[in-house]
Amino acid sequence: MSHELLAPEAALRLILAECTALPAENCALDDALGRVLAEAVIAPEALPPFDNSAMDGYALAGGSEPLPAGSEWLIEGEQAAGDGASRARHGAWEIMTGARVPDGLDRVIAVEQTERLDAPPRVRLKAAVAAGDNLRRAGSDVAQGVAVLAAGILLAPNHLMLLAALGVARVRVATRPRLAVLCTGRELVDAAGAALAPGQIRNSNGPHLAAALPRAGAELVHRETVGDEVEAFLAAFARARDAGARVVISTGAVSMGRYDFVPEALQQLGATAIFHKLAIRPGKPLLFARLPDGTLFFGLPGNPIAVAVGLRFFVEPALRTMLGLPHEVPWRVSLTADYAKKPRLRFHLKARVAMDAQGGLSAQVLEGQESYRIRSLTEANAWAVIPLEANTLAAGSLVEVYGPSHLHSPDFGGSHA
Ligand SMILES: Nc1nc2c(c(=O)[nH]1)N[C@H]1C(S)=C(S)[C@@H](COP(=O)(O)OP(=O)(O)OC[C@H]3O[C@@H](n4cnc5c(N)ncnc54)[C@H](O)[C@@H]3O)O[C@H]1N2
Ligand code: MOO
Repeated sequence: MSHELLAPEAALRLILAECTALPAENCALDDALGRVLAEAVIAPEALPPFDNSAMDGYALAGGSEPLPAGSEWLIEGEQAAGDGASRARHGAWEIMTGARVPDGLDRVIAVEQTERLDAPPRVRLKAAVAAGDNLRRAGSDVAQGVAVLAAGILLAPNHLMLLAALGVARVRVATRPRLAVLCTGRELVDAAGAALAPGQIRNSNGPHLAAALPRAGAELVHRETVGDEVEAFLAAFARARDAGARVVISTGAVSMGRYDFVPEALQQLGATAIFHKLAIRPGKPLLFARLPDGTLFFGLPGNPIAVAVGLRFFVEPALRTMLGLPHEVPWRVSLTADYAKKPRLRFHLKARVAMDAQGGLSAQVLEGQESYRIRSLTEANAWAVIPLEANTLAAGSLVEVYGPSHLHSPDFGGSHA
């Protein structure tokens, strides 16, 4: 048997070569959170839409010289937020924050810098006020017709604030890749409350993938647990495709065991195996294939951390390409302690990134790296990736660090220290 395993970088290139950006679709603003913008947004309106006051006070007109402190102005009208257009003659207008400035006026003085006088109603300035003071000009935030958001942006609440302010009702977003998850193994029990018979375990990969995939930008269209038989797997696979899946992810049954039937099932489907087994830990037996109809297939090894690594480092990059997102750039963070590993495999380590008082980042490789250990994953906030050829790294060495998903950076809160 050859010991030359495919390098993970080469595997990723093979995966990405099979992926193309999905077409754009319309999306109402209310549904747009977390979607990827497929086309730049051009501002349909100016923001603010009209000149308005930044203060509660008095709007006035004048020339290029400031109106001096001590000058008095007759009060000609009042303008509150929501009032329509009005035209000033020459006096002062009492004005509220956000109110449209009456035509002909060009500055605002805050109410606390004025004194109100009666008979006739007038205002005395306690400070000078220059042209443009306390005015928010139409279009000063966003001019009508300019590009405000670029394609490829992941829409966050801040973006929705801007789009709502501009009156954008729908946006063009990347269609979410439709995925199905098939968990294999007759040892698996799905019902959380059910008693375990001897030899049974609970299905944890299914809930993990079902939670992680939507957060990674995918739409989960089908999820099923099957035993160790090819026929049951093929039937589940057919249901996944009927549900519209263009990517099918399975867990388990890709290694060397007697019941590791996934490669055989794929053969029966007429699939082209693109690779099987990578120079990585965990997750070495990962399998990637393409079906005759173009459906992509990831066979993730069954160990829970092998599933997490397969998702994070191979499925998520594929999702990025389908969503039209650029390749991810990892952080580079120094290790808190020496680290030693075998060469010839790239390691993906559960890690905890912390920030010190000076803002410096460090990455601690957590105890319990074995691929069956789930608990340490919950203590991790990041993945540290140690290259294939490395064997020993001294404390302080920079390593590549990836967030918990391609759309989420490490969260420093909730420290377990
Ligand atoms: N002789 C060899 N044995 C194994 C090798 C090898 O190279 N030679 N590789 C090991 C590695 S590495 C991995 S990873 C696993 C992958 O095996 P499979 O993909 O065939 O997965 P299974 O055998 O079905 O399961 C492995 C393990 O994970 C548990 N599991 C499976 N599904 C779930 C689930 N949905 N939720 C929770 N846990 C699950 C399963 O019970 C097993 O304990 O193979 C090694 N063996
Ligand atoms: O590489 Mo496997 O994922 O260790 O258990």
